[in-house]
Amino acid sequence: MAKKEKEAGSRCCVKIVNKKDVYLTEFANENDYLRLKRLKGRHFSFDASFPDSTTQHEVYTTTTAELVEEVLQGRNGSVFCYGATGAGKTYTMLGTLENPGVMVLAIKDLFTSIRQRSFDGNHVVQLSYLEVYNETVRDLLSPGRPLVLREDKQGIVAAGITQYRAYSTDEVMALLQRGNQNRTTEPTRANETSSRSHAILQVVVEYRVKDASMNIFNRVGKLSLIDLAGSERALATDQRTLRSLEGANINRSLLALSSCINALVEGKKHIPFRNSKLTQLLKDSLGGACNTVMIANISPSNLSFGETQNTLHWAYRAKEIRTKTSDTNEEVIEISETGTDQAKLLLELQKENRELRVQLTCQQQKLLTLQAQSLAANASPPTPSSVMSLETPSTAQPKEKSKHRSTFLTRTCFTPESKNRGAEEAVVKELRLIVKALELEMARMKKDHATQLKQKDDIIRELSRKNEKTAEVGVKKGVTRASLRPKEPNPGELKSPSHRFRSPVPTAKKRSFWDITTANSPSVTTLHGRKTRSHIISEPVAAPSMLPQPGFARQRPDVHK
Ligand SMILES: Nc1ncnc2c1ncn2[C@@H]1O[C@H](COP(=O)(O)OP(=O)(O)OP(=O)(O)O)[C@@H](O)[C@H]1O
Repeated sequence: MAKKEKEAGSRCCVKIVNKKDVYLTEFANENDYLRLKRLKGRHFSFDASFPDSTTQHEVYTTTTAELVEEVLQGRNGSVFCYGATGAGKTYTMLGTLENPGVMVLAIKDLFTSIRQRSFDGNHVVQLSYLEVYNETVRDLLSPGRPLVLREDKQGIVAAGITQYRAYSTDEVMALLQRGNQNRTTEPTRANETSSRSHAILQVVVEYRVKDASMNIFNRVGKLSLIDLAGSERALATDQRTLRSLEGANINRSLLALSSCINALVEGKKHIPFRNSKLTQLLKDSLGGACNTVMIANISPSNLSFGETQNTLHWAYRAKEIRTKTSDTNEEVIEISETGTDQAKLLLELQKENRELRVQLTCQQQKLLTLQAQSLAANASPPTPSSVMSLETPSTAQPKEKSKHRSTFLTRTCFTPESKNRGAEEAVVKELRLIVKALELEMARMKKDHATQLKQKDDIIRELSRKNEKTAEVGVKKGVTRASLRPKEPNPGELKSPSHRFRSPVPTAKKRSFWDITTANSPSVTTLHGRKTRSHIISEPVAAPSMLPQPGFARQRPDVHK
């Protein structure tokens, strides 16, 4: 129960039983004397329910720890917090210095597991952090123009979002702090640093390993951690203010979310993911192959009964959604098999190439032999043996060769002139023709071989280049921002968790984990006309908003005072 709620004299209307069941009690109106003792209630059952004594670590281990393990196995996971303004969504996801939340614990866990597995493969961790504010998507790590959503093979992606390659928990923490300072917040009646945007942290883990037979396995798992903006109602008197626009857009996204949940539960063919940016971004988490956890945050105060009932209703509905089972390992094998196929093909081509070269050498030898025999024929009258050898060219035996040669020498130098010159000339002519034809044939074969060899060489070169590219993918993909990384003796090495946090700066405001180092950094007062967390921290203690505040469902008039 929040301090304000206690001060307003609220009673606890929520009871958690068996770590699963939630009993919600609706007390009768104080002025309704006849029904004063009447109690109405509702019961909801969930996979897990947490009473207020639960630690952040228990919430993390029950809801998210398993997903982190699955992400390392190459499956996608999403965790999102849903609930009314001030119900504790940001506390659950980010937490405080003393009690870090799901995002922090998940990242810490992820890096611990990676460190333990680093001996058997390469891990690349990439990070992006965005917010959806007034139906525009913004990069929280390098704020600038709104981003456009587009759909590709990996699902819905924000085009041009900064992907940081992270090496340690510390680095991720620094990035999160920075991103969180850029997040749009406003003081509301229920929460001084109320998040006016939906924030999505995406961590992509790529794992690459070579097995014994030198096959390369590549697994990619994506973890999305989502802190939704609070649900609330815009009042009629507040219609033209920026706050009402924010509220309307937040409600629009959440309404779209509830429509998607309804459609998914009812098994409809068309799921209206395109109705809002938020549902577009959650498409994978809700309707795709993904392990998804929804954390519903509620206040135990009876003053928030309506909001609580609403939240529990949607969480109960969402429980029925069945996401597709993802078997990323099969995809991984597919990818690696392609790699193996290419490697096999490369080996086969190299072997074939070698054989072709041997063949070419043999043919060249034959050609030389023929040329020599042709010379012999020119210089001397043919003998039956020399004609025989011309008709059946072969890689002649050394013995035969020497025999031919001696015959040739003997005949050139010592044989007396033949009487039948006309017949000899005719034979020489014939032999010349044969030699010429053979030479032509050899030239053609040589040309063919050269072309084949060139083609094979090209294929081999292409395959080698592809293999090299595949090996480099992890390195080229990320934008490394070395300046963000603390200088370490060995930057690739993962740090121990004891280096994780920096000293807190005392603040009288909400002690969000992410606000801790803000006082040290130059404060950004506004960003595109919005207030951000850094703005709130640099201001003196915020006065309560003068704007009419959206109320909880059953607001008592004295609560405003
Ligand atoms: N379980 C908890 N234990 C201690 N404090 C909590 C807990 N949950 C919430 N709080 C405190 O309640 C206040 C409101 O919580 P938080 O900002 O997380 O709400 P929210 O649901 O994110 O609200 P909004 O939707 O407006 O952003 C914070 O000061 C937070 O520290």
